[in-house]
Amino acid sequence: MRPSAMRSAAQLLRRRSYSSASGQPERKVAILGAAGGIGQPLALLMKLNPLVSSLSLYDIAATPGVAADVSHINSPALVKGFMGDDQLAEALEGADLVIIPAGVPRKPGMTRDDLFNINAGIVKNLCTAIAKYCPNALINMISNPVNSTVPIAAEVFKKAGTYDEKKLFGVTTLDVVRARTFYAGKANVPVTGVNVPVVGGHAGITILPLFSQATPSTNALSSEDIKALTKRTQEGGTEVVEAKAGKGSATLSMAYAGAVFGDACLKGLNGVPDIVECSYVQSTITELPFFASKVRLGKNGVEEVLGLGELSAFEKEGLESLKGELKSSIDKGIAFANAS
Ligand SMILES: NC(=O)C1=CN([C@@H]2O[C@H](COP(=O)(O)OP(=O)(O)OC[C@H]3O[C@@H](n4cnc5c(N)ncnc54)[C@H](O)[C@@H]3O)[C@@H](O)[C@H]2O)C=CC1
Ligand SMILES: O=C([O-])CC(=O)C(=O)O
Repeated sequence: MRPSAMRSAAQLLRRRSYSSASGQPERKVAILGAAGGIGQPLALLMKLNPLVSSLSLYDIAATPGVAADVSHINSPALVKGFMGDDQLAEALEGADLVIIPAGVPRKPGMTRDDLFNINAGIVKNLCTAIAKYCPNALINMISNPVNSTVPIAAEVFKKAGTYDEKKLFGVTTLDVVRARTFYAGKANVPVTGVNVPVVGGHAGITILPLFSQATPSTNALSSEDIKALTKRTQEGGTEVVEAKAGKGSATLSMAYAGAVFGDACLKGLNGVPDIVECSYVQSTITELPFFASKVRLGKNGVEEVLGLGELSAFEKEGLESLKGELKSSIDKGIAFANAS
């Protein structure tokens, strides 16, 4: 191609990838599991996000209705529904961000790991398609057990030769959302200004909120209060599962958390500086290959995995006691992905 022709092709590509209305880069977001309890309100929230220009709603059932409904909202994102295996390729092609809440939720008495047998296969198949149709997309994994589904995704991408550890995220934002809410309530401070890092993983004791680093700091909480807040954050999912009494797990708060994290990923992609969120990612900050911690997001996904900072004695103890369970969940995911 002549240099002038190459220049105009490059200009055309640049023009194509920028929305004329907002000056923001055009971004396609795909939600897999979009007709579910999380998927529907998440679709609504992503439709409201001005950074989204194209919203692709995929599920094995019911997406035409969800897509028709959400598409009537007068915000810029163009909504399309896709249903079934035959339409998965089109749902994914060109996606910048794929959010995955596909799979079964818990019922009372179950652990997240009890979902492994069904959800591991679902995640594996979806990630196989992602590797083929949008290998450069950022992945936000919501499907449980997150401690295992993220390692499964990594193995699938490695096998396909598309793995980029900067682009794979386990969504642990709901733990942060809960920790903020519970802390604000107990410390009696306005919740809007509260932040609490949550590290480790996303199940029971692997969820480790760092209340010693909570902002604004307070002297109002006793060590008993901190223990109770930690337990409530770790058991937040179970609290909802029990309250829903067989009708699923957290959906609305999860959709909110998923939308917050998805928005942060899009801002990072668009070059907005200093976007920091907690997420479960490939990590070297402990001896475990995957670990949730604060992560700086950027144009390629993870820009920097931030360290744990100073921990209280109680948090140090929590960190040591979560490692065994987290390691076995990671190993289980890796073994599953490589066995089948
Ligand atoms: N990471 C987190 O903090 C949280 C994770 N979750 C997890 O999110 C997942 C979804 O939960 P809900 O939306 O409440 O469940 P749900 O059952 O209401 O919805 C799941 C959706 O996935 C769809 N689905 C099943 N197989 C699929 C496939 N192969 N491809 C595409 N879609 C498929 C179903 O048709 C359904 O519409 C569960 O695994 C749950 O444990 C839930 C809350 C918080
Ligand atoms: O508890 C569950 O099964 C769903 C979940 O991950 C949460 O709400 O944190």
